Amino acid sequence: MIKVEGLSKTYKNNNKEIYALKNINIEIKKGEIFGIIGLSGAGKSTLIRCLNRLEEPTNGKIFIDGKEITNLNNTDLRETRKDIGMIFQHFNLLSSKNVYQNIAFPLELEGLKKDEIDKRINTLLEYVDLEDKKFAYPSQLSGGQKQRVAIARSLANNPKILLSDEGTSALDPKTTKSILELLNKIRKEFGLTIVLITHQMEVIKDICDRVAIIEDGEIIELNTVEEIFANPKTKTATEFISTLKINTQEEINYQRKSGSKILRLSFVGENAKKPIVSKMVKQFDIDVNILSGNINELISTSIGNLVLEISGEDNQIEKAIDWLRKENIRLEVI
Ligand SMILES: Nc1ncnc2c1ncn2[C@@H]1O[C@H](COP(=O)(O)OP(=O)(O)OP(=O)(O)O)[C@@H](O)[C@H]1O
Repeated sequence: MIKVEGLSKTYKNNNKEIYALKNINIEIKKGEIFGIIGLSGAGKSTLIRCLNRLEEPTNGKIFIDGKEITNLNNTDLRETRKDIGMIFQHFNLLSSKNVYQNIAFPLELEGLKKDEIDKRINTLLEYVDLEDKKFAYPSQLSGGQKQRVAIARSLANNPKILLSDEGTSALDPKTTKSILELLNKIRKEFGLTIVLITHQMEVIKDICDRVAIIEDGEIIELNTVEEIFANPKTKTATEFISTLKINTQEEINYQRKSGSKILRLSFVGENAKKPIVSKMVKQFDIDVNILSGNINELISTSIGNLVLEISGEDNQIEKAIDWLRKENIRLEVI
């Protein structure tokens, strides 16, 4: 649905060139929820804004549903943009217009008749659960309600793609969850492809199928969310994941018994259902102390993390570690 080839973006500031994006290559499938995560200044906004040419790429090509958009003239670009809805961190609603008028705006531009607009708006408001706010003004709505209006507006022209530029960053955790649930419903029911940028790993965990990690304008890691959580390759990915592992510090500071080893195990999908710990204790002459455990529910599967202290004779500990590896348990000796 979206193909980005060799995309670069350079800004000029006081005759100095700033490389915001360097040679980005991504392919995003139809119906996928694709996350882009990075720290402030990494290039996330520039990247997502290039996808609908709110920002003009310096180099490279972008294809939307097979059509190259990087060489379209303004008229064709306007037409293609109807396929791409967008939501923003600060909602971008017109404050002088009520909910109805905000959503009507793209429909009026399309030249729809009044009764068609009425019908479409009623359907959209029912979909985002805001029928009772039809004539409210943005200042009378909560952040979550404003984002629902913005989502309804972005869906007005039946787009194929929805871009979210930090769409949940201004919302509290509970409201964030409800907006993410709405986005997932939209993907499921309309088959929309969703690209979202965020600096919150929680958002990636809750809703994305795949994620790209961007740093200094480059993609440093790109994989399924499951794989990134189970086997992060870069320090940045590990740091983003660790923002979700509240117990990490206590584990490391734990006063370990002399001669014991502390292992962090991660179980993906089916492995999470096997009685690995009890089997290990039966087979090897070791003691096991559970220090912490958590389960991250991803959109496709769940990943369990378990931190164990194992003690006993050195050779028994080594054999137990070898056995875990043979059982395809991902493990790290901390
Ligand atoms: N219009 C501009 N003119 C000059 N430099 C810019 C412009 N927009 C962005 N940049 C620079 O490009 C780089 C990437 O910025 P971008 O806004 O894409 O990052 P980001 O990851 O979205 O950051 P944040 O999370 O803080 O919004 C930064 O170094 C930024 O200063």
